[in-house]
Amino acid sequence: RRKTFPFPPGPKKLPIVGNLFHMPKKGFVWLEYAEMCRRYDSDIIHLSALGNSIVVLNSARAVNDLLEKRSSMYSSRPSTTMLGELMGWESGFALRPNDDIWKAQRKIVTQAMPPTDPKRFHSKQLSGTHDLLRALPQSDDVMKSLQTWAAKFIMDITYGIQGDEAKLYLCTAIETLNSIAVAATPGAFYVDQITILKYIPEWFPGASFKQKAREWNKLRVKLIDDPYLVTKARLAAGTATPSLTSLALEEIDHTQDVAHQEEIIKLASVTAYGGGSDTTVAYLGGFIIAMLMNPEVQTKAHRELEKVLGPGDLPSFSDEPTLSYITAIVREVIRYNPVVPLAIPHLLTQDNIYKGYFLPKGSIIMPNVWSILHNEEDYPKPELFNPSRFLDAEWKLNPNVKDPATAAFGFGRRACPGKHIAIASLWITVASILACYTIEPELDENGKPIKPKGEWYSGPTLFNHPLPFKCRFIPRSRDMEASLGVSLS
Ligand code: HEM
Repeated sequence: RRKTFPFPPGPKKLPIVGNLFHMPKKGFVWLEYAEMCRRYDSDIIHLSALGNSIVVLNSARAVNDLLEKRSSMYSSRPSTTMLGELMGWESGFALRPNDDIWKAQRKIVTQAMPPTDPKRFHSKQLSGTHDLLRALPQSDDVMKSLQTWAAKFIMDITYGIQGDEAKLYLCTAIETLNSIAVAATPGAFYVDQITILKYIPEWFPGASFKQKAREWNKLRVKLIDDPYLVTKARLAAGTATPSLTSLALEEIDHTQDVAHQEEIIKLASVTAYGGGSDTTVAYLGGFIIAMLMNPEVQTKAHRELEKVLGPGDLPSFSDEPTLSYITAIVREVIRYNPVVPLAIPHLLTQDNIYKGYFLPKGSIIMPNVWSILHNEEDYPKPELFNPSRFLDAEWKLNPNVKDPATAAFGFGRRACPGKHIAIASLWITVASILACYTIEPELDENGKPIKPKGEWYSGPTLFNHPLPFKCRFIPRSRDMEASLGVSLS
């Protein structure tokens, strides 16, 4: 088949190393892939690196044709040595190949968070958001505060562990999430390219990655076990608040192997915990930066909120249909700087032909979410942050403009199972921050506003996130203080 059908276009391959030296190594890699696709005038390109076949899909059409319509063969995951094998994350379902354990873990999450019951976690989302509102004015480093808050808030949704008690697990959780971010960075560890290195002993010069992997694996195991055991004990005592883990434990079939089912629940819970934390943080950071850079958007949002809410009222989920501009801001934040811009790579499990091109079994498939969400046809002037693009002349959501969530949360059988809960969390948080505060730039020593830079991490990463920044949250009314029960100034 390879003789009859060529590979998709791409840079010329060198003997043995293939395109190793053409692979984007730094900067925003999704932009480099988009540029490569422009250069070869194709929405599908092929590269190879040390024998690995890599296919980049740069349009909604190609992604839909392959990852959605041919999902059965495009939905596995490539193996990763450092993160998956040595640190142990391949046992969790985000990095697992398509097997029965992946299916069982995924089912646990989709049953606990079904899109058909969006209200299930509303009260937790609301109280988590109010905690954040209280914390923001004290924040010196917005991204750090968001990360601490999310680690706590998602602990409640995943395990039902709340308030100060969640602090017991925060250190492990944050260290674990940071270790994932480091290990998932392309090129961070040679062992991902030269897998044979995984066999060298820890004491061997240059093998410090093995020690790191061992320590990070320990953290993973601690994060899997500790909160899980608390939830299990609470459920037995009848004191558990509903959470992903408690709901799954209630569904255990006692006529089957209980230990096996518990293992699946533990892995599903910790994977959901990992999947939901830093992604939400990066989008909220992106939202705050967007408000600093586009004050006119913030003013419009304040006007809409004033029309709908009474003085001192905080938004609730029931306000969503009347707060179209807030929904439009959330959509634009999701579109403008997608936080997982190449999704999580998929693996093709059979040889396949597409548009006359040969795509070999074992190819790593990278959907370029950023390109899809910055495509001029769907989103004219995509480089502008413009929430109004989602509204019609009557200020209602325009159904003809594609909701960016259709791409930002991935595709086919691997699409994010936390999508609905994540969008709801973003919506209530964005609405509440804007209802409560005006977000303003930090002041310099002379009391003058410092022009916000709005910088995003530009090192090699598959996870797009803002760099640390400072800003001020100015309370909009004293009535809010009464609603939240604290002094915000
Ligand atoms: C704004 C927040 C979030 C974003 C942007 C996001 C985005 C994504 C993306 C792009 C993928 C890869 C899909 C693919 O491979 O095609 C994914 C997978 C996943 N997400 Fe999310 N996610 C978010 C929140 C959450 C939440 C709250 C959970 C908790 C349940 C979650 C759990 C997962 C899991 C477990 C996977 C792996 C699914 C699989 O491989 O079968 N995510 N997410």
